[in-house]
Amino acid sequence: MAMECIATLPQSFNDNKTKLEDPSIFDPKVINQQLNRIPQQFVWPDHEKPSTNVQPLQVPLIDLAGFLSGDSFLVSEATRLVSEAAQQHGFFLVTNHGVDETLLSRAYLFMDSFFTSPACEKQKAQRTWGESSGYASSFVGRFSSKLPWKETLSFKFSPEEKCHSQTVKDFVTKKMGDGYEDFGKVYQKYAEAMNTLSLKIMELLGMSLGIERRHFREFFEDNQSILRLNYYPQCKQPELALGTGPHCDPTSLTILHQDQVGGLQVFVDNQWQSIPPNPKAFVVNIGDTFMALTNGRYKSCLHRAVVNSERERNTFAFFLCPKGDKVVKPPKELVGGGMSGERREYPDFTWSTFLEFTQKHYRADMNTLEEFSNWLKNRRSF
Ligand SMILES: C=C1C[C@]23C[C@H]1CC[C@H]2[C@]1(C)CCC[C@@](C)(C(=O)O)[C@H]1[C@@H]3C(=O)O
Ligand SMILES: O=C(O)CCC(=O)C(=O)O
Ligand SMILES: [Fe+2]
Repeated sequence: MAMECIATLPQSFNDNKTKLEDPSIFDPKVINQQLNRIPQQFVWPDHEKPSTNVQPLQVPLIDLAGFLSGDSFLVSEATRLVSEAAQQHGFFLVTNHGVDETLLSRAYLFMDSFFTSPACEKQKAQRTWGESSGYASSFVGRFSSKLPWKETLSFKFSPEEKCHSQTVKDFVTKKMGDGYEDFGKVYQKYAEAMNTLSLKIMELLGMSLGIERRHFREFFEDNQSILRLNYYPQCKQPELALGTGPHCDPTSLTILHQDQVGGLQVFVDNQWQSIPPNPKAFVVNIGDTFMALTNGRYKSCLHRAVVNSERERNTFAFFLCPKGDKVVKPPKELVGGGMSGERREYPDFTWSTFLEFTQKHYRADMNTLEEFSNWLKNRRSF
């Protein structure tokens, strides 16, 4: 990849008075090299600052190959563990997942080469307002405070047979140009592997809920998902910052792979608890949209990412999302078996409307689905 420019902070930045209007001038790595303390925009309020002495959360490790083998004991064990975890905090690990290790290591290599490129190289894929794909550096220009200490590169993904194009590879080629062919191929393949894995997990979730195994698999066959690369640079004052702020994922299912650094935390039993790295496993969590699809039975939980002063951290998050125009509503079996009187917890909605809400109207946090439901009701009452 051509590397002909170096990003530096404008002199005026050092007096810390420069308004960070232009998203292209902010690069946390450059800031770390040139300033002794982090800019105020990255300092989180006291009640949201990282806590010390965070203990690990016990999440079940699901053997996916065992579940898919059809062995009755392994199937019942997998569905039991998933059901318990999903009703409590929505997080579980999957191993024996079938994702190629070489693909995973190439994905990390290309990620490192991208995020260590000069800012002007990364800005070829600059994310624009309201869009969910592209490169973003700390969301400068999108938010004015509580900025996350991270850079992200996000791709839209749809299974090829539906749109006859390789959405991830095509995006990279269009935005980054020559020299990025292999880069585009790796993330196209990674997204396809995540698509395959997520549909297997949807079968597991369907069985764990006691409904048709194929119900949610078919609902998500023609998904329009998001693959996001999270790059968390070292931070000189990690006790003041957050890599990703506290939130519930608005999406349906998140399949996350994290490197060996650690930093993912989940808010369970009224305290932050860590999910330690396990290179052989993917971290899977229920999102708001799937919580609505189960009428609230499975939980979308609050989580965040903390940073550190020693090492940068890399994670891949694949956000499974239904086709934008599909109506999100729970199957009748999950609304009290269709008996009258069982309350619907959330209104019908489409993912495209919910996504637009998070991109144009509301910064996703722990109340996104509730705020979205209210916004929908107000909008529909006019
Ligand atoms: C639909 C999405 C919005 C975010 C990316 C996906 C799922 C997670 C969301 C997010 C990570 C929640 C925390 C705030 C956010 C702004 C972020 O820190 O990146 C959210 C993403 C986004 O709006 O870009
Ligand atoms: O990177 C992590 O550890 C978590 C990121 C996350 O929660 C997200 O991108 O939604
Ligand atoms: Fe998340």
